[in-house]
Amino acid sequence: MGESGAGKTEASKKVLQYIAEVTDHKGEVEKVKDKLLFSNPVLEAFGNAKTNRNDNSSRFGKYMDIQFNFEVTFK
Ligand SMILES: Nc1ncnc2c1ncn2[C@@H]1O[C@H](COP(=O)(O)OP(=O)(O)OP(=O)(O)O)[C@@H](O)[C@H]1O
Repeated sequence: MGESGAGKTEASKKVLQYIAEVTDHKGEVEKVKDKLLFSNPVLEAFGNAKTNRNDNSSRFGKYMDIQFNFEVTFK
């Protein structure tokens, strides 16, 4: 949450890049990661506009739900 121009979109990209970096890049995970990261420029091309507060303001809502399955092994 935050007012326009606070950095919500940029922060979410950093979080996504971090998750992509620390996740094992295998098969389906790799495909989902690429789809999420590469969909951003397309969504922004159609859904962003310049406003007084933000040169690249998102004019649409975006909901991302990323779920993890952790496998922990104790030795
Ligand atoms: N972590 C960051 N690093 C560099 N620049 C940033 C960062 N966060 C925000 N900015 C700058 O602030 C601008 C506004 O950020 P952003 O588009 O993320 O805001 P927002 O909260 O999503 O706004 P809106 O609600 O209008 O979409 C960016 O275009 C960028 O120039």
